[in-house]
Amino acid sequence: MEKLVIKGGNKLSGEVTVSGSKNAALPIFISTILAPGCHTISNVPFLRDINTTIKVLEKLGATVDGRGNVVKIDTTNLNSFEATYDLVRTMRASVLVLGPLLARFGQARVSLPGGCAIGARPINLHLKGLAALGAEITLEHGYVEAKAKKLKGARINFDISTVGGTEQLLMAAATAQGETILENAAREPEIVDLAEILIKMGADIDGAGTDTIRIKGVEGLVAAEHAVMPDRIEAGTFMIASAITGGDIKIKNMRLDHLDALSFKLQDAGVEITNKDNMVRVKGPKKIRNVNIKTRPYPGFPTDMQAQFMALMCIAEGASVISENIFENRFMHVSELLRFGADIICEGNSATVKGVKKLSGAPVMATDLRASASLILAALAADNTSEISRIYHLDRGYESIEKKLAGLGADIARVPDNEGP
Ligand SMILES: CC(=O)N[C@H]1[C@@H](OP(=O)(O)OP(=O)(O)OC[C@H]2O[C@@H](n3ccc(=O)[nH]c3=O)[C@H](O)[C@@H]2O)O[C@H](CO)[C@@H](O)[C@@H]1O
Ligand SMILES: C=C(OP(=O)(O)O)C(=O)O
Repeated sequence: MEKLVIKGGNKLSGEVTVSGSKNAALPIFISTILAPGCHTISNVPFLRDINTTIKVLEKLGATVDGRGNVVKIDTTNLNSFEATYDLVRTMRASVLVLGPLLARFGQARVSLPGGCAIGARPINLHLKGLAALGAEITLEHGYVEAKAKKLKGARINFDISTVGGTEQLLMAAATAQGETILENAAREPEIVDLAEILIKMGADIDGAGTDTIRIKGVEGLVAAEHAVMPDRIEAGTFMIASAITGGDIKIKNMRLDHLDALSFKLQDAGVEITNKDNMVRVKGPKKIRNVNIKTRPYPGFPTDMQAQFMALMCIAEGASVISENIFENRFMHVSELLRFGADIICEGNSATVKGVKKLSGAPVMATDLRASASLILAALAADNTSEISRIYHLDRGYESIEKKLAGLGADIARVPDNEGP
């Protein structure tokens, strides 16, 4: 077990490079099941979730060869259509193998992911969509068993905007017979990235990035090469790291247009943001202004940035209201932020954050991926030293975050945690 030890107070400066996107890379890796052959994926981040996805693919019979940030996935000889509980429970996104396995083998057996720290996160809309494409679906002993001789195109109207559900159906429909129309589809950039690799494989997809996606099923797909888009949540986390420390940093390999909702709110808070020479400069103000946010599906404010933005509001002038509208239990960071001396009151899906003059370093515990990031941010701004335990959550989604922050001048170290569980 390891923990992070952070001595707060340093203003960040210098340059940092954003890694490839976790949430784009996971479905992209899984999409290779659809097309037998050797795929080359570049700009891949080194993350625990990527290793889990590789294990899922290897268990299906794929050969995976990773060097640097380039991973070659050969799906020619897949010989299994099952994803087991031990892997799916550690990473919910592995449930996305369902659609591609059904499309390739006519059957799939995949463990139900179960809930997680931030909410129940059912997959009912994935299953409803696959059933609409003609799959026969049963639930047996915690597993989804799905069968379909040949999936058939259909019109699917999602009850709510679901990123995973849209990705699942996009992949399942790529080789289905006839046309599929996904309505009220999620519009996240990661869906566009997935559609791009599917199109390179030979899929006929139109409208990814809008709420209506048309997929004309094709006979078969071929192996492709693709570079994963930059991680917008990692980039957003660095933007707030600069803002919260009153820093002045330049961020490389980021798409500012993927982060409009966050950028506008940061500018409202007094942060200066400029995009020049393929770098985004983020300069924190002397004093942060209070700003309200409501999380929404893209292009709204991302739920995956809510915890980090709350950390920033902890030292704002005045009170802000933060509403979480995507997940029902995504305020676990609140009780830990209180340990830094923050003033936060939660009621239902809203948290009222009254800015305090100074946060004070404390021992805290990470409870999920983005909660971990919010604690790092609070610790960077706090007086004295903080210790953050259970950082294994962090390693699921941030590549070498302590090294990148140290490169920007933060006093941060990863050390063994002998008191951990
Ligand atoms: C690996 C990955 O890309 N994860 C992201 C993805 O998660 P994920 O794809 O799991 O999130 P969804 O967009 O599906 O979830 C949005 C909401 O829909 C609900 N829902 C979803 C599917 C379903 O069948 N039924 C249902 O009720 C969920 O419980 C949640 O309340 O999008 C989330 C929302 O932007 C992000 O926070 C996650 O980082
Ligand atoms: C919630 C997240 O990821 P996942 O869907 O993999 O749990 C996240 O990236 O913040």
